[in-house]
Amino acid sequence: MKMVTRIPVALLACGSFNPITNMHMRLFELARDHLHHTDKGRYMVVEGIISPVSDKYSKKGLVPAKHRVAMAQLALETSDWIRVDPWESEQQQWSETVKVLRQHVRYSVPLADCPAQQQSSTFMKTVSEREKKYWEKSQNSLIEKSSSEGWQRTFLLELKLLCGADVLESFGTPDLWRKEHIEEIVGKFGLVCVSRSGTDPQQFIHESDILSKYDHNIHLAREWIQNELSATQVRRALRRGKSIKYLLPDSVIDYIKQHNIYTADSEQANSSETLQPLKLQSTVVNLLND
Ligand SMILES: Nc1ncnc2c1ncn2[C@@H]1O[C@H](COP(=O)(O)OP(=O)(O)OP(=O)(O)O)[C@@H](O)[C@H]1O
Ligand SMILES: NC(=O)c1ccc[n+]([C@@H]2O[C@H](COP(=O)(O)O)[C@@H](O)[C@H]2O)c1
Ligand SMILES: [Zn+2]
Repeated sequence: MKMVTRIPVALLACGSFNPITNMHMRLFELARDHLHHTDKGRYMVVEGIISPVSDKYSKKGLVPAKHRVAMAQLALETSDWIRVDPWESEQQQWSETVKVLRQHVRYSVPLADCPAQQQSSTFMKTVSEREKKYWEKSQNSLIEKSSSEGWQRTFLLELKLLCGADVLESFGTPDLWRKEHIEEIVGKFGLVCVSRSGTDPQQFIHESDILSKYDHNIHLAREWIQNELSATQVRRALRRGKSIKYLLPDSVIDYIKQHNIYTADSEQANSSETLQPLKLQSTVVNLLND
């Protein structure tokens, strides 16, 4: 049997998910297809993680995280590889994205060597904290090891940030992202970016010194079936009593109706607030000027 040479990858998408839409889930499918066809199938995507932002992000119209997480859980019931992780949403403060990535670094163990074409995540298991510490001490990338549990090899999972091109281009918005965080995201973790109309990620990367330096770590997945669905449009349609069927799963639509989540009032949430990353940055600038 052919031995595994593929690098296991987990994809993590940050965002408001206010609410989750079918396009959010499409992002993962597009990214996985893209990575599986990159560099002769070098990568094997084993897990997708949706990490809804905390309420403290203070974005206009953001409804409580418990609802955004619940809707994502309902939407992902039909996926066998994408899950929602509430860790970020449960923090008392807004978390910078690089810190969310650091938090989710994972280690996986294939239960057996698998055929190159196998894409299921079912043969992977996440190793314990204790095992992780042991492996961390002993190596950096690929580990060969036999064990009493019957598995043969342990891999460090590569964790990559998954986003739409609007988020990539937001790297250029003054005071929104710290330079060293961008460098860590693209340099250490890696980025998978899905095209969005009105954006030109290739040009954006070309014009950025940091992004060009790490362009080997940035994967651009092209969506040929253009879909400009956004959560903003869904909330707008709801406020106007328009149908949102087929834009999000029925289970999510039922949840929204049952809890009457999106109203004219909910859209006013945080309307007098500054987005938390901008607030943090202005605090730093004020401290420096004092
Ligand atoms: N139609 C789309 N095409 C490509 N990427 C998308 C699309 N919709 C959302 N994304 C990506 O999904 C992630 C989560 O985004 P977010 O929660 O902001 O959703 P959104 O639909 O853009 O919502 P909003 O309209 O409130 O900004 C981001 O990386 C964003 O770029
Ligand atoms: N400096 C940072 O780490 C930083 C800045 C702005 C947005 N973000 C993240 O990007 C995502 C953007 O989401 P929205 O497009 O819904 O605003 C959120 O998860 C947010 O936490 C991170
Ligand atoms: Zn958005």
